[in-house]
Amino acid sequence: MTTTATTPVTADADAPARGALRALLPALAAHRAMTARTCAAALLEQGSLVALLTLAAHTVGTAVIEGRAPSAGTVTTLVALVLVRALMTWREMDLSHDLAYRVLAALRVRVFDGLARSAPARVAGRRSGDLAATAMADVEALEFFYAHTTAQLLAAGTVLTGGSVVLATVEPWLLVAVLPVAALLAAAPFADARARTARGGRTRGAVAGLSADTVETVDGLRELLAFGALSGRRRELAERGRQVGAAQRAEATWEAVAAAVRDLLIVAAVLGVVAAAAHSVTSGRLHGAWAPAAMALSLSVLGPVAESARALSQAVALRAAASRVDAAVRAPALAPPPTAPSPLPPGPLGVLLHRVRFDYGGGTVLDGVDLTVPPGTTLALVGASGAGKSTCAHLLARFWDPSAGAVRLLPADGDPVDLRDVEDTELRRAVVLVGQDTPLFHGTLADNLRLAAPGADDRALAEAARLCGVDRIAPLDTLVGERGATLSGGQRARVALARALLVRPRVLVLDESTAHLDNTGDAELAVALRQEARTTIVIAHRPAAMRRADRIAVLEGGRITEEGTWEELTSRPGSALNRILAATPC
Ligand SMILES: Nc1ncnc2c1ncn2[C@@H]1O[C@H](COP(=O)(O)OP(=O)(O)OP(=O)(O)O)[C@@H](O)[C@H]1O
Repeated sequence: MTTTATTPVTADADAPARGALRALLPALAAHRAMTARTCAAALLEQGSLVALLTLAAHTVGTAVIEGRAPSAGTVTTLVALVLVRALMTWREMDLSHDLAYRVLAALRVRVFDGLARSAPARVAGRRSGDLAATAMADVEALEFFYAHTTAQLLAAGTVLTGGSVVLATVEPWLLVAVLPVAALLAAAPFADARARTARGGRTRGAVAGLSADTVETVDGLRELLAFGALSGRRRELAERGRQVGAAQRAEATWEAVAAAVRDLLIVAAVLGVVAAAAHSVTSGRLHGAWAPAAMALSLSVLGPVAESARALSQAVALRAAASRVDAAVRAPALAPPPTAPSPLPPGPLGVLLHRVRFDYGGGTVLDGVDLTVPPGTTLALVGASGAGKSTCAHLLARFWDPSAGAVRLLPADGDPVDLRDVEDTELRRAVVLVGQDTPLFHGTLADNLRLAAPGADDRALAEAARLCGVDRIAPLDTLVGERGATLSGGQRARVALARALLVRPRVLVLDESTAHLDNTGDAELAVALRQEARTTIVIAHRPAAMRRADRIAVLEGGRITEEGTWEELTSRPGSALNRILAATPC
């Protein structure tokens, strides 16, 4: 019983979804109280300025026209408004950034969860730097959206509405001068939204490309140096940097044009307001002493609208980043969790592949694989390069699900259990895959061994290390460097195997795990593996490893074409195994 967990809803960076920014809003739901406080602070910040400017203008108006000095109450109110404005400017910035950083922290975890759900199948086709750009740069770019748009837009809308009601009551002509400009300011960011989104998309794409190239260059520095290819790579990186610069410059140029247009609209509003006020005073509808206050109110409600228009125009350019983040967050699980998990029975487990078909979206790789590995036995899976052996291993670890057929665990007693029905944690304890190039993590040897079994005690750790010869590499508290860079390939293989043994899996899948070891090391590890009864599937090119297995299965043309013991298959002239052995370099 399986289910598809989520559905992808967004497009890639080249075609950001129209609703990409809206899709960011639900992230605020987890911080409702803080969002409300931020909105309230933004409203008080903007409202206090409008009130301050209006009251100050009124004070000046009555002083000049009527010769009345401001009362103590007016002066106190003005001082109070100045203090409120200053306090709320600080509070709004503090709260909005706090809110944004909390949302971004949660978003980074959700992006990571999305990558984990897709890994390694979907991420296999993407570049690490591109993924890093989504997880870091794209998420970081959204800080602007969360810190500078949502609360400010709501506050600006409220201030404009409140101001409009007052203006409509005092002098409707002032409202006529203000509202069209406010509408144009609000609409301006969307006037060229498509082009703005595309420009933002080009910047995000260029940044992701630069990130991908940089990560790949750092990873491959040794090879680039060895082949004298550093200067070529340097040129490519410089070109990438130039592309990022050009994309950012195009955005900045158009942003400057938008700023000039906003300024023009504000100037038009000032002229309109002055004309409307003059008309109202001369026609006797507005007392001259009130005219400065009415003009100040008209223009000050436009301030937050203009500021929000600037923020919105920048936010529209973030659609591409929002799309990339949203796509990562909503990535559907390629191996969805079971809706009704079946517990695995205790005791040894074998493996059963039943008519398994699989492709990576291109040609068929596995075309009806039938294979049974009884509990407690060792099977060597053999085949030419590209035959699909690793694909079988990945299906056994449930990195992918087969497109047809089933992969099942086979208890000694009882019904086989489909991998799709096993809860992930239980599956990870039962089946462990060790690959050829298992990367280690920055930390000590012991940290790396404990990765799969954090609760393992020191005795178990020492035993696994001893069995696989890890204790002969260095003391277990030795740092191994990033990806285990301070160890040799063979030493890394020993750590990877010891790590797997520490889990005490019931099914162990070894995908050319000892390829980096010499023959002695390979034989040594084979002895270590025999210490416990378990089902083992070995993908191997070495005849010695094939020979040690109870049975050998040959994978050819997407199917198992031959199965038997070493003696049976090698004694058969023209057998597939003999052909493979003949083609294997000594
Ligand atoms: N992530 C992937 N995306 C697309 N195609 C893939 C992917 N991984 C493997 N393939 C293709 O699937 C086929 C089987 O690959 P697989 O790695 O399973 O072969 P293999 O038998 O393990 O080979 P080798 O002995 O060289 O490791 C190959 O043609 C390979 O190019």
